[in-house]
Amino acid sequence: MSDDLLKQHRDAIDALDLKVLQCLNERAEHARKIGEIKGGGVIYRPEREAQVLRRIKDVNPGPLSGETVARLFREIMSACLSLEKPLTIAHLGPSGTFSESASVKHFGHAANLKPCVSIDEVFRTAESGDVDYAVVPVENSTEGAVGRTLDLLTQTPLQICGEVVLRIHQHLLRNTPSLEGIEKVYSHAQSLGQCHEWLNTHLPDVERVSVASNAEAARLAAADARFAAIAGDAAAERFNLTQLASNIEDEPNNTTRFLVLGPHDATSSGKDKTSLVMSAKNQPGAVHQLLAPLAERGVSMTKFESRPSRIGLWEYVFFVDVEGHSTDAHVVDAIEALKERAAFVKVLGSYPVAVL
Ligand SMILES: O=C(O)C(=O)C[C@]1(C(=O)O)C=C[C@@H](O)C=C1
Repeated sequence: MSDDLLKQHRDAIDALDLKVLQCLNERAEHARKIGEIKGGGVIYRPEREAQVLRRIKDVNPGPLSGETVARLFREIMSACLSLEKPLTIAHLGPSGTFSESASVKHFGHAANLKPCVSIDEVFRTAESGDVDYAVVPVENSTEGAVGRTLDLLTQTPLQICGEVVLRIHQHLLRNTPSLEGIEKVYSHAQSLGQCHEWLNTHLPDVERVSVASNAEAARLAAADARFAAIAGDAAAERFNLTQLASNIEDEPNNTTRFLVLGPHDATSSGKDKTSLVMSAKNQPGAVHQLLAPLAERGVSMTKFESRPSRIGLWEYVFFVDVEGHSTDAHVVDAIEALKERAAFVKVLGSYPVAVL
């Protein structure tokens, strides 16, 4: 390419950058005005954010991919929202966990993060109003449900207002670039489970030790060359560790789903989910009878999970996700019918299906 041609393209980029800059600030000005109209009301509007991101993906002509433009607009909205009111998000810490990555993926980099020591503390912090929203893991494609989150959901006054789906890549991390002489591998129990086969093949005789978080495992590995950790990119970066082996999760589509909790749920975005928890009366065929109103009204179930109720021996509660919003006529109808049949029903919230 000639120098002339290069200069022409760079001049064009310089001119476009000024336009982009002007558009960004005009957009931010509108967001600020919207903030004034909202007054002291709810600033974060998950349904509107989902609609903005879906539209951008739909109308995107390329060559940038839909995923890429959606990520860029995620950050633009994050910055615009912070002009209206900076948000603080509680998540399972310490810094470097997948919960932190999920929080950033959903709220963008302008949000302030508050790492908490346990899932219980994440709930407590959000319930006390110390933070605006919380992000908690709820299920992993390899390891299944996160029981503590499900248990706390049944009791909390918080509502689910969003979901985040995160691809989980696990790496073997150490502070020295060799697989020789590793005495222990630290990680969170879920992550050790996700890499079970890899560990059996590559480090069969090394002791596996579960700790409170992957970030804690990375911290231990950073402090002592005898130890390795299994953790993700964020922890590797934070503790400056070498990736001795990358993407060691047994299941190639290893994915964790997180819930966003807050004092309100979301209004309808046009493509939503509703989460419910209920218990069946203790009699034969009760679960089948309980769920029949959903099928009869054409409400699709996207998740069904049972959990001991912790009240009576061999009694269970059921976590059910359905397609649609709790204000959609057929969902309203189905919930009414469920209430007649179930011993207990709680609507945990309606929220947009994850876009990113
Ligand atoms: O539309 C709004 O309610 C806004 O506040 C604007 C905006 C945006 O930047 O598009 C910002 C924050 C909200 O969560 C949703 C959208």
